[in-house]
Amino acid sequence: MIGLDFDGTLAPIVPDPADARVAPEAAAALARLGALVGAVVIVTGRPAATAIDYGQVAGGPSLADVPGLVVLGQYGLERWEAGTVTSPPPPPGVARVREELPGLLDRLGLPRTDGTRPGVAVEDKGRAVAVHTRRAADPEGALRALREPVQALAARTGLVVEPGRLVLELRPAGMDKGQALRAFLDRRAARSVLFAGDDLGDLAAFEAVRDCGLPGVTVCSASAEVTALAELADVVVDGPAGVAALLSALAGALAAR
Ligand SMILES: O=P(O)(O)OC[C@H]1O[C@H](O[C@H]2O[C@H](CO)[C@@H](O)[C@H](O)[C@H]2O)[C@H](O)[C@@H](O)[C@@H]1O
Repeated sequence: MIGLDFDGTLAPIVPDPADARVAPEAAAALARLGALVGAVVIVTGRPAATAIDYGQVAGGPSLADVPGLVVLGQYGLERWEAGTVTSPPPPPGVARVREELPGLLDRLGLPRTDGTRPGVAVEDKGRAVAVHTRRAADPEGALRALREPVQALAARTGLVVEPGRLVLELRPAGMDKGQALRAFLDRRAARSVLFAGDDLGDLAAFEAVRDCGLPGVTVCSASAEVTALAELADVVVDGPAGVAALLSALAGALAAR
């Protein structure tokens, strides 16, 4: 079974989250692998349908063309399979975050980007809300300023904070990429597993690979922004281009057996 994160692993990191797209080489390799392995699953913080939308490739296979693909979105709360999304209702805390976040950003003196001027950006994912600082004038400083107030907002609204690459997400507790991957492996009676990721949220999936009792490989899509995964991974490759090359080599090797 092959498991993959989306942003920073299949899709290169870009300033605006709405501009992220799967690398065409990765989609093409996955389309081959889908026919050669037991299952391909994407486990992502994105809504499952967003990963599919951003996985469209002009003139080549898109993610939706990967045979048997399953997408576990919103850290495992949502599932996309064969064009259908299943998803629980949003927790009530998300509506309160939506209401309170603009005031919090104003009090902290953090302007929002309008696409041209620098600022923070709010990404509303329906079942979670993310505050991005990549486009702020001082991305690290804005992230530091946000940490405590966002933690307090999460506590007030019954949510948890998921830290990532220049982003803090407020999302429901009770699910993470490790639990999502473990459940998927069990349901599919997987015989081996490879999981590739780039960010802190992928550490739980790395742990799942290590604890599941199957032959497993963890792959870090390396970046200068997050170094914790590289220290723990079995294989380290150079970002999404390295992941695509690895998937392509794997597809070639499996096809030649
Ligand atoms: O689990 P993932 O698939 O890795 O998703 C994690 C979050 O990724 C996205 O944000 C990251 O990618 C953006 C686009 O490259 C980048 O601008 C941002 O700085 C990164 O943090 C996404 O926007 C979030 O919703 C995901 O949860």
